[in-house]
Amino acid sequence: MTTDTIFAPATAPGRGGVQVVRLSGPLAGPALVRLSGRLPPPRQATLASLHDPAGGEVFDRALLLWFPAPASFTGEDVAELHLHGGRAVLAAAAEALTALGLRVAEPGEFSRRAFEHGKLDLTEAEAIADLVAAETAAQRRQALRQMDGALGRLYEDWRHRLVRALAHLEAEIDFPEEDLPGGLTDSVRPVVRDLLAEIAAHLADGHRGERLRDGIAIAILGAPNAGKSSLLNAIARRDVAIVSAQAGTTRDVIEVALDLGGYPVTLADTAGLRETLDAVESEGIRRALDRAARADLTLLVFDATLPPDPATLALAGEDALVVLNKADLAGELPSEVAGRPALAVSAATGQGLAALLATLTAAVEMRYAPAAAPSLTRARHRAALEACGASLARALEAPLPELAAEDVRLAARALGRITGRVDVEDLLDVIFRDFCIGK
Ligand SMILES: Nc1nc2c(ncn2[C@@H]2O[C@H](COP(=O)(O)OP(=O)(O)OP(=O)(O)O)[C@@H](O)[C@H]2O)c(=O)[nH]1
Ligand SMILES: [K+]
Ligand SMILES: [Mg+2]
Repeated sequence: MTTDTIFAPATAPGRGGVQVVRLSGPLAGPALVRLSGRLPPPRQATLASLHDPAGGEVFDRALLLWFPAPASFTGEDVAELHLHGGRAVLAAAAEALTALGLRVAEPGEFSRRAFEHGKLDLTEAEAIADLVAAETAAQRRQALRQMDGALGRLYEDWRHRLVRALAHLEAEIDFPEEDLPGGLTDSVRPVVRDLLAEIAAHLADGHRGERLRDGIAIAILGAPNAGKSSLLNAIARRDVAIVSAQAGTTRDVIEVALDLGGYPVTLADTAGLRETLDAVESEGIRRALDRAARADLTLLVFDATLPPDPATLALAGEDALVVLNKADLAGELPSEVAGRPALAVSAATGQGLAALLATLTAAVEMRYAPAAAPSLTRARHRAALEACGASLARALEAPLPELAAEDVRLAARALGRITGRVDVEDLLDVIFRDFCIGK
């Protein structure tokens, strides 16, 4: 286990009212004593003058917090110095702590130590990073929930069920002559089958958690001059994309990050779709279609004064929202295009924009609102769950109990990789607790 003591500013650098420096490791307590003259009572904010250990000069008056192990964030002795904000104070504190034998922490080292001491599982550690990075309310809620351990508990519960199933199988294989509870394989099969179904359902969540964490992709598509760039600018409320009366203005994909009712969204404007001999415009259209294929939702923009063009109509799938732009120039408008409800808007006057945003928000919410059960939030989780599912499927087909056991063991290990809790000891625990084979 780690024996050195680390420190790092826990707050962003620069001027501020207060900056917090965090210490973790066996020297945290002695460092407090050397800096302030005594160890403050645990978990009580204590005001103290801090002295430079070399010259004795006071470099700040600060609030000190002392969290003796194991009741701390890392599980080690932890101290916090709530210093005045500013670079010179931080430099003096860093110099003093270095002189006392502490070193600057690596990125993520506090959380890593918390994990190593069993204070966090990996999903909780990831959630801390997500919470700090959260830019919208829905992201914050999801991260907080994961930080509370909901996701880790789900995976650990699944892993425990597998470990138990594995123990039954192992017992049948290793002690066939013993008078064990009968029909072990029959009792294991439904466990594996049920878990496989639960994992499949968990994976078939439309990438809810991942989208919420990384952002939901919405692509704007339509014929040249339909007003796609105008619409992007109107929604973003700034002049992001070039607008002109010339068809074929937009070539590159232009992205804007938005907070849509608490959901993180990336809105992408694209080149107008049409037949063209211009090589650059063709490349733009290729990129537009590629973006459409990868988008979570598409916004199809038609010029309300013209009949709908076939290239855009061809994209009117289930994840498409239809907009008739330039409603300010048109009279009566159809309420449907290609069987999809059509919203009349004007990027020029702002007419219908509020309704469009409400419809977009509702569409995003319907697909990506956090479910009652915790959602997986990272490709890392998905890959491990897919590996787990593949092993379970193999176990169901395995011709021999030994092979089935190996597959179940691989499945359990894949789950353990998500939370970082992989140990073989619990297998032995379960065997001896459930069967009392040892006599
Ligand atoms: N009257 C009116 N004009 C609009 C509206 N939206 C866009 N326009 C005009 O239509 C023309 C084309 O607008 P753009 O936003 O450049 O259209 P685009 O779909 O991005 O065009 P490309 O990038 O060439 O594919 C410009 O002259 C805009 O001023 C609208 O709602 N009403
Ligand atoms: K244009
Ligand atoms: Mg454009």
